[in-house]
Amino acid sequence: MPSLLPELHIISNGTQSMETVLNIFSEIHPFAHALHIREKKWSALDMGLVIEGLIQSGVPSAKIYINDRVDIARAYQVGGIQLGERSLRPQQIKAWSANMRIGRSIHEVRAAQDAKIQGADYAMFGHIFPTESKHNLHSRGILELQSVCRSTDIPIIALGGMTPDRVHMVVEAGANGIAIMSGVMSASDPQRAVKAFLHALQEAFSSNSVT
Ligand SMILES: Cc1nc(C(=O)O)sc1CCOP(=O)(O)O
Repeated sequence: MPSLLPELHIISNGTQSMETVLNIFSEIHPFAHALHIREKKWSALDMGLVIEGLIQSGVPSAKIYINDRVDIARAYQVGGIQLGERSLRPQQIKAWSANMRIGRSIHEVRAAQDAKIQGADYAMFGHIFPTESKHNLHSRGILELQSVCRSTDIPIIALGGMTPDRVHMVVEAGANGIAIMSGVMSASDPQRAVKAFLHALQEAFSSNSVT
């Protein structure tokens, strides 16, 4: 069932230490809906230790999302898994994880429909605005985001180059939430940053639903 509530996802950036990711996620979890561990260089053991640390710090396992590593997501029964173009398909995972939320990363309109057909619970579309995290790659823009949102009824989470000032544009385009990497993980005060995004998201949703 499509989520009508705004969602705020935070994604680790692949360059920070386990301790830094653990500290930032432990600090910000009350203000975010999903905390993505997207660490292509970490071992399974590293990821497991960080998940255990997060749970010990009081982070609900439902808020922990793992990128690509279905084995780890399953071992820890975390809240969600984020799948890329080269990951297992959603329906292959659904069979043993009825309660795990399955997201699919997409980069074009047609992929949103495929994500739904494949059984994804939501799709993450990006990158919307230019960002250093995707240096020199063409950004999709608001119009393409709008087309993606109109093409499917699964929730669309917009990412890439997000700032609090830009949140209202993506909500008006039809996004059900936002995902942020550098704007929170590289901020001098991650908790302050995430609160600013949450505030912008709630404001944008309430003004969008009354217009
Ligand atoms: C991790 C990631 N994936 C993207 C995609 O388009 O699939 S864009 C992106 C980076 C997110 O950008 P920022 O650091 O500006 O929040």
